[in-house]
Amino acid sequence: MAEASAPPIAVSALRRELDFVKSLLKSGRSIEEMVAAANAAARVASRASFEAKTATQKGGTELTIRGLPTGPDWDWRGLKRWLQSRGLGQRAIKYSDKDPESSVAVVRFNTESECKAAADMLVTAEPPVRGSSITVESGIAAEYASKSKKRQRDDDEEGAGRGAKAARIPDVCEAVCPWHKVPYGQQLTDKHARIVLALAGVTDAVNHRTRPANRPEWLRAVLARGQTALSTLSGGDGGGRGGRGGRGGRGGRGGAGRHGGAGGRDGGRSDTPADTAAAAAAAAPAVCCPLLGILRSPLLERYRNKSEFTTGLDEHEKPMVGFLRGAFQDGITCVASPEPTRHTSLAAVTLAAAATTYIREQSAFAVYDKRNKEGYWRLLLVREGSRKTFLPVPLAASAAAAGAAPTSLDSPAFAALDPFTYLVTFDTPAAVPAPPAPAGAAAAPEYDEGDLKSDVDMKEAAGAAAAAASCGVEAGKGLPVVEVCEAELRQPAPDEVLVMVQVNPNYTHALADADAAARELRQLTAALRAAATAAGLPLTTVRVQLHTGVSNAAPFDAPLVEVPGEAAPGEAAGTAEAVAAAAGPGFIHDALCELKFRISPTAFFQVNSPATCVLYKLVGDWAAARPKTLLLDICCGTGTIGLMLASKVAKVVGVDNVESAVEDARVNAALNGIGNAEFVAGKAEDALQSILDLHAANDAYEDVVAVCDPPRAGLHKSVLRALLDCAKIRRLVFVSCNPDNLISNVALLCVPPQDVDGGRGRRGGDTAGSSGASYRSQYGAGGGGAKPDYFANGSWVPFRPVKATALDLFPHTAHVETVMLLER
Ligand SMILES: C[S@@+](CC[C@H](N)C(=O)[O-])C[C@H]1O[C@@H](n2cnc3c(N)ncnc32)[C@H](O)[C@@H]1O
Repeated sequence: MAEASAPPIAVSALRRELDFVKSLLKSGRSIEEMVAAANAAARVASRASFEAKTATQKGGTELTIRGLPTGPDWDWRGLKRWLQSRGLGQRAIKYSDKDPESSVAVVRFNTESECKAAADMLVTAEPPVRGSSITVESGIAAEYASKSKKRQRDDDEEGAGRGAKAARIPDVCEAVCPWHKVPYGQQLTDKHARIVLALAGVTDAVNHRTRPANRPEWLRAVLARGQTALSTLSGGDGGGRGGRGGRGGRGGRGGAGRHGGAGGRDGGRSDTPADTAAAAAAAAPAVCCPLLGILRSPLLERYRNKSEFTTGLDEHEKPMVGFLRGAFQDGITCVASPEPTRHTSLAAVTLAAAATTYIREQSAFAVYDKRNKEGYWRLLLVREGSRKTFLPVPLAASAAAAGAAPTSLDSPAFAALDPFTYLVTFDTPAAVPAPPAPAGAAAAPEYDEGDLKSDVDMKEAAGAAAAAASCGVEAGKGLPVVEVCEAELRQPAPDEVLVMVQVNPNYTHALADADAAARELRQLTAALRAAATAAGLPLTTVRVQLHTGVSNAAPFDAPLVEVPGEAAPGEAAGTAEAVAAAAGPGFIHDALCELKFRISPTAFFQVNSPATCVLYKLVGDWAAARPKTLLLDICCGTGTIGLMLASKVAKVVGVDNVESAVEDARVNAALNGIGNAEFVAGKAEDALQSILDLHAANDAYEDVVAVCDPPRAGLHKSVLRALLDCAKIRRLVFVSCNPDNLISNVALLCVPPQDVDGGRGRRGGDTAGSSGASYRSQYGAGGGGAKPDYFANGSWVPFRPVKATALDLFPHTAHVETVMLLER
């Protein structure tokens, strides 16, 4: 596949960023200190902004003028001449003359009275261009006020480089897949670098918490390597890689990114790939365990099997079903078509367009506006399921071993794939993961009794960690990707499509006329069905979600109903059977690896199915479960991970807080003929201890392996404590879609019990109080006040980080998945 061309890198901005990072590293400051310094700076900035606003309210000396001419022939000089022609002498002008499309300027006057007189005059003045109109506001325009000079300069440079406009609403791609123009290799390089930083963050967090005498072997080894890196840095290698001192590396990067992207649904973080890669490269962070590499997504284009569209108004104030072009909290309410986004499927684009046309041209009901909580149409969810699947191991071996039916491999594209080419590696031989074992050796013990009993062999881990961290790169250039296969799977056409329409039942007109509301839903559904038929899409299920909350994020138990009065062809209209037949079963099915899964509208299911197969394969390998293993699938969703591994273990117990997902999991066990899996509906923090009490003590299970796949917020501390207290759990596979919470969760699993609470506030030689407080707020251990102390009086053996791999489940966005193996 041809890649979109890369945006030119703002080299000088990058250099400044690097210098900044290096200066922090040279100062030997810890993450906590850096965070504290950044927070202090933010407080000063916030105070300044508050004072500026107060001054503006009082009168102030600045005016914002909007509606000025644009184009290369008009800049601050033109504005100055125009002001002078009206007898106004200003003190300074802020005007982004690097952006020929900017029509906003801020003018500062010497005194408040001059400013007020100028405002009075300008509101009635003839504009610089006849026929146009200008507006005058007191104070600094938000787009200038919110930016530091440096940030503005960087933005101007980047903007000039990309030909982008400053201070405008991002386009839909920037909002929801902000890396859409970044070459895929560079995306992977950055995500890899981000996980390097997260692993270094674990080192830092555990080290910060642990008294020197209690440091586990793995930490001592990692720190010893960190000292070497520091001496490299102090040796004056100014142009090369920096090093990290005894405290390990930096944690996940905070702060706003400069890459663009307004953090829409999938936008999230938007640091430039080069920024993160450069920071990782400059820091040579002390990773807590080897990062084996990053696995690419087999699919790059239109890979999502689920799309959630907002209903709102587009830039022309017309109804649109699509993506918000930024964050509502930034004041952005404009919705755009999803068509240009690289990750939305064609099926979803087709159905969003049909809904848009219906709401625009036929509906008498308004789109929902969360500012006044009025309007009916809120959200359109499209989910797709396919019977085809992706096998991330050598095809022949997998098919033979799994006895997979030929129908699951019926795409010629799959047969042509060399699965090894999906492995993206960097040129660090020791960091390259071993290729999958051949078919006959698939069960070769990566993990045996010896492993369980032996002491930690740090030599091997430290050697691999050193190799992983010493990816020989030049600062600022990023990690050299050796191989990224651009061979492209085509997204198979869906075999089942589910639509869920979310509406506001409290909309005035819906409350006043229930028949009209039912009619609207029937007509929208008919429009969706017609579009699906025309496009050859099997739209098998339609549901309506009734939701009255302010934001579209509905609770999982929000009422889900069938379309009132809809009748399936051949059914007698008006009967409940006709409605049920038309509405479909209420779920779809998707195939992952060799299993089939039922998915309800609100149950979690990974959005990139081929990449998920790679993820689950890795989790399965690392779980190294055995016939007498009890496998815990914590945050199990529809039961995917546990069911994949069920045939290898004695029993699976899964837990998830979404009842419909747990119901799906139970059905999925039956669908796949699995009889040794049990699923519990409830919060893990409420249910896990009872699950362990009930099952883990059973002598039938020789060991307990836990797989944790929490939501972005991470695991509750009581879950971590329960895992630590269960001595039978000696192997834990942690799957995380949020590197920041990976750090905090894993750190708590790795700190010795005598330190997780007692070490609070202790840090060598610095402001122990504040760093302790910052640790407590981040990691929560032993918090003060009335909060329960989840880690008190422990005598557990802490886990040690063994290895990690990053996976790209979300191409063109900043999100990245990590799998980490912990043992004890
Ligand atoms: C990242 S998903 C993983 C799901 C599943 N492992 C999979 O791969 O499909 C996280 C899951 O955690 C569940 N969840 C969120 N908070 C939870 C809690 N407090 N206790 C248990 N499950 C929770 C969500 O419902 C969701 O299914």
